[in-house]
Amino acid sequence: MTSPYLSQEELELLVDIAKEAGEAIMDIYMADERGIELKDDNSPLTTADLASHNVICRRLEQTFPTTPVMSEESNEIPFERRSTWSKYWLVDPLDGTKEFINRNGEFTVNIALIVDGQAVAGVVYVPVTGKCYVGELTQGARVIHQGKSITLVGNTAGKRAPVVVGSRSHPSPELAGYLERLGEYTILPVGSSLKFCMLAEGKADLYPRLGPTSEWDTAAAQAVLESAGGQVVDYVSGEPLRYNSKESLLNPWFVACAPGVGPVVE
Ligand SMILES: Nc1ncnc2c1ncn2[C@@H]1O[C@H](COP(=O)(O)O)[C@@H](OP(=O)(O)O)[C@H]1O
Ligand SMILES: [Mg+2]
Repeated sequence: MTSPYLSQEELELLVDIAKEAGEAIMDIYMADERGIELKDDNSPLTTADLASHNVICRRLEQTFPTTPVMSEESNEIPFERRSTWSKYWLVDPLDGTKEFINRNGEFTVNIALIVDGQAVAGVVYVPVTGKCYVGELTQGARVIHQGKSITLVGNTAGKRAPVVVGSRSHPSPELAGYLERLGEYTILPVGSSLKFCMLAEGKADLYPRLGPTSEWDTAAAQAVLESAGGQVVDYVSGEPLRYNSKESLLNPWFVACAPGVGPVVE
């Protein structure tokens, strides 16, 4: 058997860190709802992003002092430095900022472990629902909700016309051509990395992202989806999405697919 990238205890710890970060976000989310005014340069969004970032970085650095952390909120780390990392944490402390502003609940806390450019473990936490998705490539994926842990294996309800998830707030004109090639389908707009988790959960089949994202937007959720048996591939080459291999932190266009569903690529 392949040796695990993280032990069960370490995965539990990651869940705990993501939940603490989610609580920090929710304190600000709820305070804003109660009408507490914050100045423009200290908007609830910026405050929530930073509060989550601070919790995650502090706790990861305490627990894994030799593993570097890169977060969306970190100062830029030159490629010549990070390209020497064989292992690091890649964090999006609050993914779905537009959904946070629009108060629709579709935002997430994302922590991924990258080893040799591959997302091998990840936690995606949804602060508003309390759902926590966890995946590690050698141990599978699960969702923890209200004290229950359910293994994620994709859709078990039988064949259906593909259910496609797409960005709620960043539409792509190229998506129309892709959808045409599918024939029959249903499309659901969803914010943030939740889209990958819905593929792992069997609630959707395909997530074509024919538009920009950054590496921290996808890493944790890719680990969850691939641990459940799904895949995330480059739209052009069909190769699995990888990390930290180039100066730019932007991902190529990609297609994420649920377990048992083939990608429809160019
Ligand atoms: N033009 C652009 N360039 C880079 N990333 C973009 C982008 N437009 C959207 N994104 C990324 O898409 C993420 C949101 O995904 P979605 O559209 O699926 O909800 C954003 O994450 P943040 O909300 O963390 O900024 C952002 O990083
Ligand atoms: Mg993001």
